[in-house]
Amino acid sequence: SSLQVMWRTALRCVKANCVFAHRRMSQSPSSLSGKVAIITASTDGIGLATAEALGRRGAHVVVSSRHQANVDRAVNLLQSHNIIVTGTTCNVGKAEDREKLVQTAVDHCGGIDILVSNAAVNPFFGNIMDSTEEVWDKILAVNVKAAFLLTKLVVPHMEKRRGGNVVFVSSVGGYQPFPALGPYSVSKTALLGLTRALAPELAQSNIRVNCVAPGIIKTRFSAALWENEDLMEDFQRQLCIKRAGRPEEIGGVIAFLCSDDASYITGETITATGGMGCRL
Ligand SMILES: NC(=O)c1ccc[n+]([C@@H]2O[C@H](COP(=O)([O-])OP(=O)(O)OC[C@H]3O[C@@H](n4cnc5c(N)ncnc54)[C@H](O)[C@@H]3O)[C@@H](O)[C@H]2O)c1
Repeated sequence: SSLQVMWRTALRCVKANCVFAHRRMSQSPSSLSGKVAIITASTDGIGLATAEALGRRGAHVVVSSRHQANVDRAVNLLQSHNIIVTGTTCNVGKAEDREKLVQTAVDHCGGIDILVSNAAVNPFFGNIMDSTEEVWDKILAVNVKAAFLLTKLVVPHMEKRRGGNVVFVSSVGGYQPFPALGPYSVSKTALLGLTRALAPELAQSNIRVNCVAPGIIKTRFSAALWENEDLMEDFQRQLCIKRAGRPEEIGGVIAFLCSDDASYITGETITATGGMGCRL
């Protein structure tokens, strides 16, 4: 009878609402379930730790670096931690590689919600006045230009999803240049500016743009520093937390910035340095 049909429909609606409410309640604001995240240079160090942090919160992560063997290793490692992962090679300095990375995410994961621009080079140590045009071209191309050009590529895809998150990996050296790392430090200062320049424009598309500025984190990149005991002792004297940071201590900050817990934060840089500049 029509009464029975009405009764059954009403029951179905109540059940559907319950499932919907349950899903909403069981997903914490820091969950990234259903999100797709591209992380550059993510087969080692801070990039890999970021992929792990985003993946653990439910994101489908797209890992990349220049060498296929490293990509395969990272994919296997993340899969063994039950993370949904896709891998591809990408030299961020090459336009065709940047396009391939974005297309891989779109084709294999169905869209893009998060970009973490993490790749960086430092081909020069010494007095800034001794640095050459080649050094500047390389550093600015990889550390700054590629970060912007990748953002430009992903934004239309984020707009299709009605929003997204971009995070740049700068450095505390972006605020106060490290000795002997002038051009690198200046490239990291540029990322602070890029964050500020992009945030107002992309807010219109519900895309937040933030940045993280790590202190000394124990990775291959900074090995010259933390492997040198005298240098490290000197550095540690300036830290409140008397040790180098761990890659996952930056991954966690990036995951926070990409989550709804940070929904009112854009155009900002979070420093994570163990309290650098501390004087006891
Ligand atoms: N380790 C630190 O103490 C520290 C401190 C401040 C900032 N950072 C920043 O953190 C980020 C990650 O560095 P990390 O410490 O994890 O070291 P890392 O050596 O693991 O990461 C840097 C990665 O960038 C990759 N890379 C270089 N050029 C590339 C290119 N053209 N295309 C793709 N990948 C490229 C390198 O292969 C390397 O894997 C970098 O942006 C670095 O500047 C590191």
